[in-house]
Amino acid sequence: MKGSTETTTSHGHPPLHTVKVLRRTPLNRVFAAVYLAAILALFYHHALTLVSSTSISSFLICISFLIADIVLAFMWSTTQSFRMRPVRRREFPENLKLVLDNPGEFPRLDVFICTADPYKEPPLGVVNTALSVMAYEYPTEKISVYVSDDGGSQLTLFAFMEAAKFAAHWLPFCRKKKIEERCPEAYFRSNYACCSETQNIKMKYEVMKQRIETTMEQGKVGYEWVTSEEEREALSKWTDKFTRQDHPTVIQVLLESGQDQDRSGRMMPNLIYVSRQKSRASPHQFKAGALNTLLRVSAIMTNAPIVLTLDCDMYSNNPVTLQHVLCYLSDPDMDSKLGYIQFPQRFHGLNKNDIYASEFKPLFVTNPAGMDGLAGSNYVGTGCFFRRRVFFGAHSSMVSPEIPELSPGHVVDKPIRSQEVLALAHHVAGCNYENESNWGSKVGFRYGSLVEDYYTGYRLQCEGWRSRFCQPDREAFLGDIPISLNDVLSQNKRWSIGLLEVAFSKYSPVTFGTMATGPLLALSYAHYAFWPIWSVPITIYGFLPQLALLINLPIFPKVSDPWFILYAFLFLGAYTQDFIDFVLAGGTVQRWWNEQRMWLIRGVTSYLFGLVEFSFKCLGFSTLGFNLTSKVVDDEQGKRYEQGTFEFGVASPMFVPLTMVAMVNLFSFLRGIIEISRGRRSIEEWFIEMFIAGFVVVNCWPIYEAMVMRKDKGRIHTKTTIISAVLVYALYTAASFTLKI
Ligand SMILES: O=c1ccn([C@@H]2O[C@H](COP(=O)(O)OP(=O)(O)O[C@H]3O[C@H](CO)[C@@H](O)[C@H](O)[C@H]3O)[C@@H](O)[C@H]2O)c(=O)[nH]1
Ligand SMILES: [Mn+2]
Repeated sequence: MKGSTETTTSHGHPPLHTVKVLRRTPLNRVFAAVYLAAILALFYHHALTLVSSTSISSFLICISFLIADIVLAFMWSTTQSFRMRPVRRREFPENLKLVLDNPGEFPRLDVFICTADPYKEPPLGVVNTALSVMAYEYPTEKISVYVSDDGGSQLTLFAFMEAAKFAAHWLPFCRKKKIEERCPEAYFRSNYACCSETQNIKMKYEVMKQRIETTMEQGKVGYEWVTSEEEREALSKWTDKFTRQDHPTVIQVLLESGQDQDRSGRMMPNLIYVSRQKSRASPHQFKAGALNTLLRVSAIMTNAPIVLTLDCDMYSNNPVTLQHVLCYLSDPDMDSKLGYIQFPQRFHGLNKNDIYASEFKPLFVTNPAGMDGLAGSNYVGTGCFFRRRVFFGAHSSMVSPEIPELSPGHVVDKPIRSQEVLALAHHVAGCNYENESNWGSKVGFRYGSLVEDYYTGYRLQCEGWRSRFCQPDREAFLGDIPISLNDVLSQNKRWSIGLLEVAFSKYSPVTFGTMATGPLLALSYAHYAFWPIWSVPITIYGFLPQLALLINLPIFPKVSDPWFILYAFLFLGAYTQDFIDFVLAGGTVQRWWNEQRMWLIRGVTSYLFGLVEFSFKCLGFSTLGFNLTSKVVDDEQGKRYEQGTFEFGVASPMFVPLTMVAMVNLFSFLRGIIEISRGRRSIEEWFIEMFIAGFVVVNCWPIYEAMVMRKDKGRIHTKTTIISAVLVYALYTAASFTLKI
């Protein structure tokens, strides 16, 4: 139903959800046609200049800009897929009771939480993530939380032992007080109403926190807090031979629904700690491997039809999120190919103007809404509810797992602490279990890319599964963000490499995707797969016009030239549309400015390094791993972030091209100003070059500050500045020779 809201379902009851195509859709389409015409005109202009080029240098320059503009045009075409039919959905959980009469009918949920290193991902944070979902406003006995610990750490297990005890107080407290903020850390940080009960629970939280943190400081478990024989036995598995890369499976049932009760006498949810077996000899496939282990272990223990994947740096912010999901999954009219419901990745702790554009509004908000209007949003790794069935092949052709107990239809009829269940669970968590199986290729989360989330969602959509993008008014989940530029860019670099792995695989969205999902959705996936190639035009536009300015070689049309209008239109058109999209999605002007700045910065750092490292990997020079994003915050760093100051701090090689761009643009801009003011050059002739250089200089302001004005630890290392200066000089010399031929 285009342009209108669907109001009732065919069953005649009030709707569980509605969908509305955004009003700007027709305008988007018209603008796309106009912009396409402009792009074609630009290529015509390129062809003309290429044919009429008289020297090697002008030919080289033409070719460079042609390549840059081809990449830009390609990326532009991929973004159009997000603009053809963006939708906004709403759910009405209050109408759920019409289809689900009593709590007994509510489907069960298995939650998967991943963590991988207690020092980079403090266990207190992981525990908060788990507590926030255990406290869902939902029949507790229907919820099972599985924690995957790829760090294989006793410290994390200990933290969860404490959490299990605290949960017995926290869950009834949340229900009784009807609080919305069910992540304890977030709750106690907020402006909560103080009463003796709250004081009491806060004290209990503080005790837990202090024990977990002391254990972390000491680096080993303090046995004075270990109360039961069962706990002691579990911790004793950490022998001297136990290392992170080499250890047996540890599965510990911390809470069992049906056995353990909370303080008010209600059932507790299941809580299970899993550290899969690791051995240096078998690849563990990072997070995708961890999730597949949890898929199997949970199948043996509870086999819930709905699975939620959650990163340990993200907590539930809305206790009725699952009800929003059920508006789709319990709808009698549900599309049988509906596979997963994705919630946007939103973050807490962003500074006012979001200097690193960590919010990733286009990536996590606007684009998925566009894909949702086609066949469904991509999967972003966390905050996503799957139907378990989707992990076992296409809707029409199920791929059966090796043993019947793993099958999505299998009914578990034994308690989770029973010997048989535990033995089988250990077996399926073994590091050789997946050898010669379909896991990672046809079954479960897919292997082969560092962005297993993007890749898995894409492959599921290729199999015909659809998805929904769900944005309740109160954000469903909130995550942490990296707060130093190096962390931001390293994360981005990992994504870039992972995406290129898909782009250049046999499942490339351009070829395989177009056949499997149709051209529009394939374009969306291609947009991500080829994301890092933005570095090509950004780097070319970041250096070439400026070098031309320095060596006095005009390359763009003059202001009086009719082609000038085309350049102006292409630039202003793209920027204005981007701005409008950003603001309509609730962004502020400053945040948009920072978003476009970060796009430029990523262009010469993470995208570029990702592209280079990926090429090295293809040539067999290196192998690439999953470098975790650090979630630990240094106080001083935190303060600088709060104030909106860029954090360079470490001497990362990625800062070299960035500093070089800053220098080249500043020099050429100043040189241009001097020449023009002395009347040796005309602004009419040099306007585009001067505009580009000036635009970059304004964007680079924080870099100049960090290079020369700041004294704090977050400034740019002198080493980086010197290396960049030398390289800029070399580049200038090389350009003066080659471009003058
Ligand atoms: O060997 C590993 C490596 C990572 N993780 C977990 O994976 C999650 C994501 O890691 P993080 O360092 O936070 O990466 P981000 O770049 O912040 O994560 C984004 O990008 C990832 C893909 O690169 C997705 O998996 C995430 O869902 C998405 O939020 C964390 O919970 C980790 O504990 C593992 O369980 N095992
Ligand atoms: Mn993360």
